[in-house]
Amino acid sequence: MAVHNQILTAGQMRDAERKLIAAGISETELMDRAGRGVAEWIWRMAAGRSVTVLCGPGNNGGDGYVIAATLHTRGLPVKVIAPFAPATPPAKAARDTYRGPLAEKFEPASGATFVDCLFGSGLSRPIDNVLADAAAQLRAVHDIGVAVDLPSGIAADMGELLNDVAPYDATFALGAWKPAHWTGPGQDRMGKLRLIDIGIEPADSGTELVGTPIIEPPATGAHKYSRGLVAVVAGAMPGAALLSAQGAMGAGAGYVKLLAEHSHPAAPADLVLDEQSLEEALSDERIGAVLIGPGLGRDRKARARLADALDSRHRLVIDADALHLLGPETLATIDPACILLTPHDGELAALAKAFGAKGDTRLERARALSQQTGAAVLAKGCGTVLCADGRTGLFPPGSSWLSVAGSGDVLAGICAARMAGGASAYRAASKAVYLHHEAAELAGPSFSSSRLAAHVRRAMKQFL
Ligand SMILES: NC(=O)C1=CN([C@@H]2O[C@H](COP(=O)(O)OP(=O)(O)OC[C@H]3O[C@@H](n4cnc5c(N)ncnc54)[C@H](O)[C@@H]3O)[C@@H](O)[C@H]2O)[C@@H](O)CC1
Ligand SMILES: Nc1ncnc2c1ncn2[C@@H]1O[C@H](COP(=O)(O)OP(=O)(O)O)[C@@H](O)[C@H]1O
Ligand SMILES: [K+]
Repeated sequence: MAVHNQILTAGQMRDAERKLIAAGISETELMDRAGRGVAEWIWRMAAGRSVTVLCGPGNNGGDGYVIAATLHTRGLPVKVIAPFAPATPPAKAARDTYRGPLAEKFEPASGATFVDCLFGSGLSRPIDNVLADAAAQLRAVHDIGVAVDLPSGIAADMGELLNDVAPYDATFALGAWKPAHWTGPGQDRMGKLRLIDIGIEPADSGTELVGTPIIEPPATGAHKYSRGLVAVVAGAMPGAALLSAQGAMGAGAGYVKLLAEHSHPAAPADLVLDEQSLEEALSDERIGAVLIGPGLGRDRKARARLADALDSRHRLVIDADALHLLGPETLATIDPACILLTPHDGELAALAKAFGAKGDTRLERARALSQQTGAAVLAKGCGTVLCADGRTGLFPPGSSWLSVAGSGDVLAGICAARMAGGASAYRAASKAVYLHHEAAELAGPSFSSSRLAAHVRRAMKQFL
């Protein structure tokens, strides 16, 4: 059985492979499983038309020889281009099994399907430009592009693009997902993703592809406070907080209060406005979670409101403007287990700077920030990353229509609703991301953020 939610770095993958080898499964057998598994898919995709396989020097190239040999034996027109000699024993053995045409230099080759087996998880530096250009040209002259394990030029562990990489139609992950499949700038080059089972055992790598959540309906004896009271702190631009409040109402909160100095003309009747001083409003012990940041502003008043929220000792979702006001001193006396930070990349960069969290990619920065602060970090964007308590969660992609102003405000409100119900920040944020994605599917295409918020309620149905 393939382990569908396990995400392994290249190093963890090598360890997992060593375990199988120690248990008596040869490297050649593993390569065979990988190559044959992919060949099965390519056989269907090629539908009798020609296939060109580009093989590199390592085991990714070895997989390519197995794919080529399997398809050639079945009678498909196959050509291998191998600008390197195979350098590993299983790759050498695999090449010996291939009896079809093989070119040892790049040469023009057109055909229906191009299979990229140049480099996989062993890529350690940018590919030489001449080689990368030749691979891109091959990709361009074939109708279908298939990448084995990873498109060559994408780093497995963080998803950085080490070269310009053309988009593929499909990528076949071998044995287990790598982080690059689900986050990082290379993610949109993968096309459809499939996992090929080669017998890798389940193990806790600390990083998972977060699975579809289950949301419990309110218990029989539930009341509005047990379901969760969300307090949304409004600021300079109350419209943003209103979007968050609507997101929270749709995501199952029993009670949502807008803590604002005055009403907003667009506020729905069922949203309770609390006009007391913020300190007083936050002294309500029944509050399950406080959301602060959307539309807060960044001036002195905003800082004072953030200080009140931090002093309140409630569970906190901190988003948008409030993220720019945080620093090590502001969080010094707070229990970080109560906090979920929800930055987009710009906010993440500012936070990373403020807290000295190092990293070049969203994944590295989010992990470092969670480690430095002790808080849960939901680093959102295409390829959202969730980090808390040393764990990392990645997600299936959401609709690109989510790239609309206010969409993050809605997400923050959903997070607060799930946290107010008592879930850990990690679980609450996991559910929130799924709800946000599902609401986008239901509202799309080209929705406004208020339409998105209005669809959160219907999105719940998918997970009950
Ligand atoms: N680990 C496993 O459990 C399995 C791995 N398999 C395959 O093995 C691949 C990993 O194999 P390898 O570790 O041999 O790595 P690769 O085949 O990805 O290539 C690494 C080789 O290329 C060299 N290299 C790295 N970057 C280069 C660059 N920019 N320019 C030129 N040379 C470069 C390395 O020194 C090494 O010799 C996986 O992606 C997968 O396709 C499969 O055969 C199945 C089992
Ligand atoms: N291209 C994309 N694909 C998928 N999700 C996206 C994309 N762009 C943005 N999103 C999602 O939309 C939301 C945008 O949040 P944010 O940038 O904070 O917006 P705002 O500040 O306007 O509310 C995030 O949840 C993010 O993950
Ligand atoms: K590859």
